[in-house]
Parts: sequence; structure tokens; C-alpha cells
Amino acid sequence: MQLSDLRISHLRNLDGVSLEPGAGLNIISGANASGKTALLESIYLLARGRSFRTHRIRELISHHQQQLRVTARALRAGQRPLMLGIERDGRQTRLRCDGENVRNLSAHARRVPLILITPDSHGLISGRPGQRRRWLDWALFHVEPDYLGCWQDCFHALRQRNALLKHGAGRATIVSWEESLADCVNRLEAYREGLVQQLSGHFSAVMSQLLPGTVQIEYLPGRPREQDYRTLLAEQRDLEQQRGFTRYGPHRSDLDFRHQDGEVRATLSRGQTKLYIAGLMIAYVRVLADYGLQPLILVDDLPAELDAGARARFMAHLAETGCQTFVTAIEPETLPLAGWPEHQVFHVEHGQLTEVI
Ligand SMILES: Nc1ncnc2c1ncn2[C@@H]1O[C@H](COP(=O)(O)OP(=O)(O)OP(=O)(O)O)[C@@H](O)[C@H]1O
Repeated sequence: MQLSDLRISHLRNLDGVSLEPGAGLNIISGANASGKTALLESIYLLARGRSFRTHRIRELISHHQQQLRVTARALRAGQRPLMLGIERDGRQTRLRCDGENVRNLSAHARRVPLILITPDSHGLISGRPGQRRRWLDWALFHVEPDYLGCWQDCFHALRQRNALLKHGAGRATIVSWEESLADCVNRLEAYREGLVQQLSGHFSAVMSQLLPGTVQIEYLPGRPREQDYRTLLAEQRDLEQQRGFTRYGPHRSDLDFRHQDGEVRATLSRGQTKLYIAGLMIAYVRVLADYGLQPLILVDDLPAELDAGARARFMAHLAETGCQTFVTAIEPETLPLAGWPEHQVFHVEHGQLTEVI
């Protein structure tokens, strides 16, 4: 997938921005607060219908303006282009794809796959398990059309069981929900384990060139792995009735990231952690490629925290993906360009964009 004809109006400090990005590397340069991240945010908004910086899209509307608007054409190999557009006024957001209102965001995410790496991606390692679960779920929404339904069934059954436990429902009613819960959880875990396995293969290959040392990702299912889930639910029922909630299951699951057998969060430096996350994202791009999907890649402030060698390795791996990539940098000359057949540089100053020729 490749964006062309990107237009942005009244989004943060950006206005009247019209950009023809190249198929390869697009470097967005500019001083602090010039609008580099806002440009990535505009692209993210088209793909996901939300921002990666705030839950309140309204905040993105430029001060003293009524409405923001972003449009672009998404070119897809062997298929006709998609017209993408998003508008947000004081009341509502309208995300449009090919003239239709987008109602199902995860289906839209499948049509417009996107990988984002920002300084906040660090939270994938240092943050709470929920952040890692969300990442895994989004990763699956892109590749498994049935995953969303399975996820919804699973969490519906979990909520039902919790409500029954809390309100002292009879055993037979709880048992009947346990059956459907166990069934959904088994399917959900098979999807999650499968993706982690697929990811792990690519991850080791990518990391062998990005960061010395062995790496490992493990899916932790939020329950004793060796025990059948339905049996576990039955065993825990009495205790859980007193507590009013289900203690074990996918709502407690997590991902364990390791480097040289040590926990990444406890052993790696900031720069090494950034490379680890970069490797994970590039591994995921390879998983997407296995499904015939080619995402857009956005990297905010790529040079930060990385020495020259690390920057070069990261950039070379991005080049290998063959994806249209947008990278922001305060000093674009710090980005090594080896491996990129073509690149374009756009300079942002006070929200105005010019292409550097
Ligand atoms: N709603 C808004 N209306 C107008 N301007 C805004 C709005 N929200 C943020 N801004 C401004 O838009 C600019 C965009 O900042 P952005 O975060 O994109 O900068 P950046 O180039 O990525 O900077 P840095 O290198 O410091 O990360 C900032 O000057 C910010 O104050």
C-alpha cells in the first residue's frame, strides 16, 4: 500500500498541506514543534480513525477552526486505489473509505495496514500488560478476519460469567456460560499463540542483525498453561463466586519479551529497547507480508536515542521491507540512506511543508 495526494487542513498547526509522497522513504524534517509528528498523526488518523497521541480527536482541530480534514489516495498493488478521508468537527468524526462511511474500524485497519513506532512505543516493554494485549489484538485484527468476532464472543462470555458470579446466579447457569467461555478462549488463544510463533521466527532473524544476543517472545495465557480451561473454571467457581469475578483467562494474559534469557525491561538500555521494538515491528511487517499485506510505516523521531551504527541498521531493515515509510527527524542528515533506492525530504516550518529538492 502506498499513499499519494495527501492533503491536510486545520490539523494542529498544519494547514493547506498538500504532499506527493514517494513510494520509498519520506523524511519529514523540521525543528521542534514545527509539525512533524502532526503529519504522522494525520496519516495515522486516515488509517485508524483515531490519534496515537490523544483519545480526544477534537483536540487536533486547529485553534479557532471548526473542522479538520485529511484526504489521500491509497494505491494497492493489482487493485484499484482507495479514496480515504476523515473529517472532524466539534461534534463528530466522519471516516470515509471509497465514498462510504467507515463503521467497522478493525475492518478498515485491515484495508489500510499501518505500523507506528514512536518514542512512546517504549511502553510496549515498560507499560502494563493491557498495552501488550492491545498490541497483540491489533496485530491479529490485521491478519485474521475472524479474530474480532472471536475476541468479542470471548469478552462477552467473560462479562456474563462475572455478572452471574457477582449476583449469585445458580450453578447451572454459570456452567452453561463457562462452556461457551472455554470454547472462545481456546480459539482466541490458538490465534494468539499462532501469531506469536509466526512473529518469533521473523523476530529472531531480524534481531540477529539489529542487536547482538538471542531474543525470545512468549505468550503468557493468564492461567496455568497445562490445565484445561474449562476444568480450571469449574475448580475456581466457588472461590470466584465469593470474589465476584473470573481470576484466570485472556484478560490476564501478557507477552514476555526476553533478551539473552533476561527480561528486556530489566536488562536493556533505552537505545537497545528501541532497537528491540523496531525489530518486533519489522518482524510483524514480515508477518503481514506472509498474508500478502504491505503496511505503511511511520517512525517518529527515528534518530533519537540511537548511535550512528544502530541508526544505520534500523534504516537498512526498514528499506528491506519495501514499504512506503515516513520518518521524522530534526536533523535529516543523521539518517543513513544506504539500501533505499529512492527517498524524498519534506521540510516543515510552522505547519507549512516544502519539498527539499
Ligand atoms: N489544536 C492545535 N491547534 C494549533 N496548533 C496546535 C494544536 N495542537 C498542537 N498545536 C501545535 O502544533 C505544533 C505541532 O507539534 P508537533 O508535535 O507535530 O511537533 P514536532 O515537529 O513533532 O516537534 P518535536 O520535534 O518537538 O517532537 C506545535 O507547535 C503545537 O503547539
